[in-house]
Amino acid sequence: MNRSVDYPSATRSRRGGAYRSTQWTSADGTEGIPVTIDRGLMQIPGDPHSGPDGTVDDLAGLRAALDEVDFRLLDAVRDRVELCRRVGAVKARTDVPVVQPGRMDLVHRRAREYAEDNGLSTAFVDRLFDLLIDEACRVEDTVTGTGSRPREDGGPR
Ligand SMILES: O=C(O)C(=O)C[C@]1(C(=O)O)C=C[C@@H](O)C=C1
Repeated sequence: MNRSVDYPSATRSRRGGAYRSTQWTSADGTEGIPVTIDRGLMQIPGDPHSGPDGTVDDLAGLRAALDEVDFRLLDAVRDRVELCRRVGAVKARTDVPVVQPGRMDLVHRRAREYAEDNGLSTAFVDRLFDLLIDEACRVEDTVTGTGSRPREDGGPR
């Protein structure tokens, strides 16, 4: 059996929202195989590339699963940024500084604990939350009209 499969084309809208299925085109021209995720396992009814227990064990299937996870990540990042925009509006109204070191500490600490409990690298999660918080501050700065972010050259503001 020819098991090579083209990279699946995710059919999800780029605008976001609930994402339950994707489709791919196999090398033999088979199109439109629906993929659903159920507790992390991809089930593809009737797909010849599925494993005997119905789980996907090939590269294309795993990449389709990655596509799903990537979109969930992007949806979560979009929601986080949107919430920070609203936080920024409240801070502007109430004259609260954008940068809150205590809160930033708590967010980092919580993420590190999650990493430890879930077998992730704490250094990676630290860098990830540095990026997320940096973007939050940038967005809040645009809402509050302040400049809270560290200078590019690392010098004092
Ligand atoms: O909790 C806040 O006050 C936020 O603005 C959110 C956030 C974050 O990204 O988690 C961003 C900037 C603050 O310095 C602390 C935390």
